[in-house]
Amino acid sequence: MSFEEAKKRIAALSAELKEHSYRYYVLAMPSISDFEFDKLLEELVALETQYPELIDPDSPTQNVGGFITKEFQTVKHRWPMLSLGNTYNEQELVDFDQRIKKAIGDNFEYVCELKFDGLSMSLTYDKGHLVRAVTRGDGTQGDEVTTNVKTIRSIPKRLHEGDYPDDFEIRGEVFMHLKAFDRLNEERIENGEPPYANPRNFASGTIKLQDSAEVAKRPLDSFMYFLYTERRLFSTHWESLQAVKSWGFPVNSESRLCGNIEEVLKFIGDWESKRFDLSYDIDGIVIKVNSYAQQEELGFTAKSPRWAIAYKYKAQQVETELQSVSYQVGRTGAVTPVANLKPIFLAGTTVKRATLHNANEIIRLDLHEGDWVYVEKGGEIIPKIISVNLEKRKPGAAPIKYITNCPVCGTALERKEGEAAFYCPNDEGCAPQIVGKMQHFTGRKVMNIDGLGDETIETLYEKGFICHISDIYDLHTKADQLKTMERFGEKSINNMLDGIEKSKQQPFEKVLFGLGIRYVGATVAKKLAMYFKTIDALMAASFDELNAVEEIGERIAKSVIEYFTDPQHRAEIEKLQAQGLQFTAEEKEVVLASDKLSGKTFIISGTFAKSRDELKDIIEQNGGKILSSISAKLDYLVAGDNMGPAKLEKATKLNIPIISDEELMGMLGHD
Ligand SMILES: NC(=O)c1ccc[n+]([C@@H]2O[C@H](COP(=O)([O-])OP(=O)(O)OC[C@H]3O[C@@H](n4cnc5c(N)ncnc54)[C@H](O)[C@@H]3O)[C@@H](O)[C@H]2O)c1
Ligand SMILES: [Zn+2]
Repeated sequence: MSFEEAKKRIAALSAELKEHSYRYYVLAMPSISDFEFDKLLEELVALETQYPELIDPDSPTQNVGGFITKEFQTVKHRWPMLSLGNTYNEQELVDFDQRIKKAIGDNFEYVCELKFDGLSMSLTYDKGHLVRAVTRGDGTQGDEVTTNVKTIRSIPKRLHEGDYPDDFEIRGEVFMHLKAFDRLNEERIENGEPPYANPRNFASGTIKLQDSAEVAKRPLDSFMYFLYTERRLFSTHWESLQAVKSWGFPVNSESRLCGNIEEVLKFIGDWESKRFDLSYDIDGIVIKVNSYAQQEELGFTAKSPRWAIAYKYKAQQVETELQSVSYQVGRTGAVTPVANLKPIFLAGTTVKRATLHNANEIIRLDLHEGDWVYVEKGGEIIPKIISVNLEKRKPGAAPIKYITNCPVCGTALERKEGEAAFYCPNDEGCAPQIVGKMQHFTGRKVMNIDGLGDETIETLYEKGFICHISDIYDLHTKADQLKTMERFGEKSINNMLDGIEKSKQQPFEKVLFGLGIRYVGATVAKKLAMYFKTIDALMAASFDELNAVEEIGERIAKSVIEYFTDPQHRAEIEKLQAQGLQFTAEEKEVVLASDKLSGKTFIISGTFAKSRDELKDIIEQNGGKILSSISAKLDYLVAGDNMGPAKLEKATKLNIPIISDEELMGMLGHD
């Protein structure tokens, strides 16, 4: 490549890498795999090595890739937070080992640690108290996210007595367990929000939220792996890990001390498959020279230490042919494109389909008919098309065009401003939406109707028996007709009708969840039912009234109003009420244990040794009342760990006594 060509390519690569870094670190929605990103970076390194005069101090090779944002206070790091050199192949590890030996001789050890796939966090402790948590940012300065980090259970807010220094900084990784990721992502899909591609992005998106209460609802975990003190306390990294563990920090127990590179390679080999048994994602192994004195001798490059390296596992990838794109319509009307692939074996399963998420994804991939595509599956994640092999594109192949009309009912699709998904607005006449809504309503987590499974609903819909939820409750009038149907025995019909009848006893919150109002998941439905008590009060609520309810934001408030504005929805609710479903929240009968708290009002906030529900019961059983928001009427705020700062501020302003759970028990004469 000529100098001029190299100059152009370097500029193009730099711009592309910066764009990807922005998507990765700031938006938490990357559009290429880490492997592809690292390949581009490697190409840039190679060009810059060939033409060192073209190295710009601003180049992605010279800087830690992250950003600081405007939403948080910017804090300068006392010790820069660097990146790690990385490699995907063992030969380069052997080369790394050779370089180290050349510099410091043969007498050294390595510490091998799992490379947790999350985001790094710097924590500052002052006399045993967590005083500051800062993201890596651009390496020199980061975002101060202390209140959000305080919601993470495994991170100690206050250390017990110990032999730690008054002032130190500790760094580690914040991440989300796969189970939590799956559950929360499912909730997002259910609520019509875009899912995150992997737990790393979810964790990173969570830490950057403005609302700590929302952060607290998304369980994050952490492992610590670096200690920084003004004066050196230990002579090796390994010792420091043992020490911080004894001070109460979460330290991963899989770390190993290795005597040589062969042991390191063995460790890496073992984890190549063992990593899939972990409850969280790792993307590789970090190898660190153990002795601090030797680390010092080796020093740093512009963006990473010379005494450490990350070995990254390649996500398993295969190439296959795109056979077609089909479109699924969900119960909310959201349309999801799906790629149908020539079946291929990948990471233990045969892959036939891959999600395309939305229309933007098809544009990003520039997908054409019959394209050969690279498919990747990391950990638990649904297979995803990473990119297209352009060399195999058939001449004259037409680009895949996103559909403009519903594939089922033909209605023109709509897209809401700021949303990536297209919707079929015909919710009263589009089969998958109608069936999907009824299936949602009768499902396990909602009305839990025995004897009325998803397939039965489909059949009953096709035969014209049911079209709305209320039709389900009219089925008993059609028992004779049902009995003439194939595959329906008398017993199964009776069983189903019994199940339907019983479901009328399900509480209001379940019915409300079952209606399928957008963004009203199980938790929100419960909140609304508890607060408004009756459907009439809820239907009459204004936007401001809804928005004022704890944890109900503008988006939910708007959606609720929109739902009840539709006369068809109101008519349906009237029918369901007449059929005897529950539209009033039950007042729980409480047998008072004492009246020691009678006339007193409480709010419980934060986390406690007991669950919040338990505390609530205790208060109510002793005559106290729980309020839903802080006002001058409140007598006590019972505060646990990780309470939202806004609440604390409000309570302090109003001079409301803040008590611990122990003090609450004290009021009852317990200790
Ligand atoms: N897909 C994309 O669009 C995109 C964009 C930008 C960056 N990336 C990826 O991010 C990487 C660069 O990010 P990076 O600088 O954070 O590097 P990195 O993630 O490869 O390695 C450094 C990080 O590893 C983490 N880590 C986990 N376990 C650790 C342990 N036991 N000890 C020490 N550190 C540990 C720390 O957070 C540390 O900051 C690239 O390699 C690329 O794969 C991808
Ligand atoms: Zn439709």
